[in-house]
Amino acid sequence: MDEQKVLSIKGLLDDTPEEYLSHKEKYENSIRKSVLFYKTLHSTEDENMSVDEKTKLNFRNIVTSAIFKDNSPFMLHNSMFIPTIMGQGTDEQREYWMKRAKNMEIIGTYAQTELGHGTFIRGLETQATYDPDTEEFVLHSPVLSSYKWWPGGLAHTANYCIVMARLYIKGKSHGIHPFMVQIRDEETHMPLPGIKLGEIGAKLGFNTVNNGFLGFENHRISRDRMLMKNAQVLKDGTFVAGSNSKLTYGTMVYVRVLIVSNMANMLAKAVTIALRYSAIRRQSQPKPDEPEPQILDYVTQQHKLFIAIASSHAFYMNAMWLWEIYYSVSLQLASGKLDNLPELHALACCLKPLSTIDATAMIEKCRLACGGHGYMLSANLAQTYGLATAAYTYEGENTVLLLQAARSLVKAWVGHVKGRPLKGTMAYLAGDSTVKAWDGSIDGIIQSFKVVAIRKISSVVKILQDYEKSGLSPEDAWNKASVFLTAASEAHGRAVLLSVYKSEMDKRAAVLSPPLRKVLLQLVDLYVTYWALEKVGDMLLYASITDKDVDELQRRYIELLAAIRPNAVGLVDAFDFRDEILNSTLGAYDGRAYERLMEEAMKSPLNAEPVNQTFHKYLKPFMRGKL
Ligand SMILES: CC/C=C\C/C=C\C/C=C\C/C=C\C/C=C\C/C=C\C=C\C(=O)SCCNC(=O)CCNC(=O)[C@H](O)C(C)(C)COP(=O)(O)OP(=O)(O)OC[C@H]1O[C@@H](n2cnc3c(N)ncnc32)[C@H](O)[C@@H]1OP(=O)(O)O
Ligand SMILES: Cc1cc2nc3c(=O)[nH]c(=O)nc-3n(C[C@H](O)[C@H](O)[C@H](O)COP(=O)(O)OP(=O)(O)OC[C@H]3O[C@@H](n4cnc5c(N)ncnc54)[C@H](O)[C@@H]3O)c2cc1C
Repeated sequence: MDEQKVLSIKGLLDDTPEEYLSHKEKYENSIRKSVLFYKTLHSTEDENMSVDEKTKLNFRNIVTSAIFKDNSPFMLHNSMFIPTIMGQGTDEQREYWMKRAKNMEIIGTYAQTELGHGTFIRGLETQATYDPDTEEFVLHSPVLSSYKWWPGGLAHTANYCIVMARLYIKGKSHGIHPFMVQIRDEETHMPLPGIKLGEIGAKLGFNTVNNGFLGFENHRISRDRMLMKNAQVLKDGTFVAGSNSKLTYGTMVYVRVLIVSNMANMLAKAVTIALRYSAIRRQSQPKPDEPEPQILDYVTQQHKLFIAIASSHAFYMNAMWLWEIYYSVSLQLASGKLDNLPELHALACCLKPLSTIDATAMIEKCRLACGGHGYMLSANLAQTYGLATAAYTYEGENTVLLLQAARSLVKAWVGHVKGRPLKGTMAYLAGDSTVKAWDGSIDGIIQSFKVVAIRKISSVVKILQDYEKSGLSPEDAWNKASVFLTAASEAHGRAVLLSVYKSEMDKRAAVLSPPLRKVLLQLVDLYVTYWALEKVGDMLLYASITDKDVDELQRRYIELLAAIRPNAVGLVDAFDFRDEILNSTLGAYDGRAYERLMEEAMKSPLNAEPVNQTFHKYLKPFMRGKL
């Protein structure tokens, strides 16, 4: 399905800007468009799709999110409800539920987070108590904090959801498991008996995603509604544990992988808007006898924006690489081979945080680079920021995920010191961590980032060990050292991002035309040089860079900005976003930003009349002292 067909759907695009709709109208409008969109698309992901097809699906997801300037109330149906059926259902359950879900006969969401718990899954309080007499589970929300809170589409859209609940059998807890629960009548859409539903209210963004709350009052579901691929409850109430309790966390790993490519797309959108605007905007007169220059010719503007282009490329390359790993680990899991799951989890726990941290910061920088017009909602930079910054929190809050990655890094390092071999993306930790002399080449700088990671990991392990020697419990030692544990994870994530971007580009370089290869490798060079300068403190401490080397790096960085400048507009045009997708007065291909700003301004309801009724009602009596 290409953009053209999607965008030609009659009525999909708005005549009234969403900004001027009420909270309720925004939701109703997004449902109208989601239905139009899905009627046309009518396809969702399945496990047999190729990596390329999956990325195209993610592209479609972006198309939808772009069209809505926010996200769709169907978002969770595609990105978590269906993947959970695929990953947690038995063959029979998949057979039955995938048909209904893929045909959009039902709309689902993923209800895990509760009012009282989001990060700590093992603390979730929603109960699923097995009743062997009726072969049913009784779902119950014992206290307010156990209400499901946040799931997208839960409030008024979904009629089914995956509920992550604590399984009790004969009074014994067996941990958190997924349950397929119908929450609304398929004919009337009324909440079923024993089910309380509602919307959680207005948010910074995601205001068309219909995030909701869900409470159960002893609501019964049949035994076959527990998704039993990884663990089972037999009719008599016998619990059969899965091979690894973390397999129930599988959907979250999948979405974390998806988020890395989502950040590539979001950042590409924002920098397309900001860079195109910077090409048409002229301001100031540094040379008295010359016209005002394009603001894109200010090096400070290039510094703000070109890294965003390179970062979008870097995230995309890393996302495709990570997706391949996810895909092969998923196949291994299907055959019961679990030993690569910890590495996948650790990688996702590094790349999801770093891509969301960088993308959020760089999208905001794109807005800031556009002056006042960047502050307009019609520029679509604020909304893009709102979507991106949510990913810092959802699918595993970034700090928590970086600490998860630190668990794996500490374990790998301690094992290495004891002589255990390191493997995969952590193999470099066994490398030489002493840098004799600074090597300013791209590969040399990437190697320095690996040395920084080795040194940060080894030093935080030493801190942990010293705390434990001093008598602290492992948990207290961990908490005390946690700032530097997250720093060690970030250093590892940086090393992975840089080396994968470089190696993936090297693989592709051979098939690129020389001019294209030159430009794309300039972006790799810019990315590596930018981060070496951003992390110059680490380089000075661990990678024996000298002040002379830093001076050289700075000059190289400035030269790279100048080299990229002639191709900058072409590089964002190459992202190939149509105007309707950018949905931005500043980013349109024709560069008519001023005309579009005025056109959008005139759509404000306030401009429908020259004098607003409040003049006669309030202002005039006020100004006449008669109020
Ligand atoms: C029309 C529109 C169509 C489509 C959509 C449009 C647009 C979308 C576009 C793109 C999609 C991209 C994104 C959007 C999709 C969704 C986002 C929207 C909604 C968001 C949803 C959510 O947020 S769902 C809820 C997410 N919640 C979390 O992630 C909770 C985070 N917490 C945890 O994961 C866990 O609590 C914990 C890992 C922090 C701790 O777990 P715990 O059980 O307590 O474990 P520990 O005791 O700490 O032990 C840790 C050991 O367990 C191993 N482990 C942990 N997790 C995993 C795992 N997942 N896999 C494997 N192993 C795991 C860990 O390695 C430790 O092992 P040790 O050996 O060290 O012991
Ligand atoms: C836009 C949006 C959409 C969402 N959609 C869904 C959805 O569809 N389905 C769903 O189930 N959930 C959804 N969520 C919820 C999301 O998954 C949670 O918000 C997230 O897991 C964080 O949990 P929390 O909000 O309870 O924050 P908490 O876990 O309470 O964290 C709050 C703060 O405490 C810190 N903290 C917590 N634990 C630790 C720790 N162990 N060590 C150090 N610091 C810690 C965190 O770093 C964070 O800074 C959504 C959230 C957002 C923002």
